[in-house]
Amino acid sequence: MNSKETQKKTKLSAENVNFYYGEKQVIKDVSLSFKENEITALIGPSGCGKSTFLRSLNRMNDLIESSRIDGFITLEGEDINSKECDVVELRRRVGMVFQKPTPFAKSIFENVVYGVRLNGIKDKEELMNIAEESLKKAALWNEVKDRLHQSALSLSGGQQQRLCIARALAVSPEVLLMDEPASALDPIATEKLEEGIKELKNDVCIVIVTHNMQQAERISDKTAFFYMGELIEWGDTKKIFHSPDCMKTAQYVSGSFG
Ligand SMILES: Nc1ncnc2c1ncn2[C@@H]1O[C@H](COP(=O)(O)OP(=O)(O)OP(=O)(O)O)[C@@H](O)[C@H]1O
Repeated sequence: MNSKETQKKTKLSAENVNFYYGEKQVIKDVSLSFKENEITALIGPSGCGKSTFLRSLNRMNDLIESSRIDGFITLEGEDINSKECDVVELRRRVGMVFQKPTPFAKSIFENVVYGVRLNGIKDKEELMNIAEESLKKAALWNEVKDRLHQSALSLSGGQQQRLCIARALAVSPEVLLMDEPASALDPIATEKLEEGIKELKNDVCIVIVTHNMQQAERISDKTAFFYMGELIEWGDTKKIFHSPDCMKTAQYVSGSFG
């Protein structure tokens, strides 16, 4: 590890996390941490628990009845599952972008500033500045700057996904969780999205679930390989892809199964 890397602060950390849907355990004793200015890819075959683990990082699973988590997940050292944790504030600090774009049937501008308005900011100039900055970070500004008041639904799928990223960024999160954000996009839109994501790590810590091995290799600094609810191996992306410690990891990244 170089000295720059050791200086990076851990943002989010999971310690001995187990997760259950009813009786069924789908995450088994997972410990994993995420540093600022880093992109971590979560990979593994379908059903291994990547999305469940991702969603547990900002308590999106709270909404699922009969689900249960134990172990610790901390954001800058604070237990996110404690009674004292304000879930609304947690989700502001740990934002999420889903598999399919989820724009609201509102203008592009109103989509971006939606959460900002909910936080009580009303000043038009301030809202416009936030919208511009967020759209620039999401690599969408140049394509929409002349049509901010048109419907977000008029955008292409790739643009809608970048809009959702801008909306998530507008409330200044520290961590951004992404669940297969490019799965509904064509290769060109995917490339644009990936370029945007790579830039974002200057501002936020990113955790991304992807089925696309090339994508994981292209954009992430760290990769975590899950298999049947267990974290088999995690570390530098180069190592996971080219000289992993476990046979299972080598088989998965080379496409032998999954
Ligand atoms: N709401 C739910 N209720 C019950 N079981 C669930 C629920 N959501 C997921 N599961 C189960 O938990 C396990 C892990 O699912 P999860 O979606 O986290 O895996 P994944 O690795 O993200 O899969 P994929 O790559 O296919 O999206 C699977 O067996 C799945 O069927």
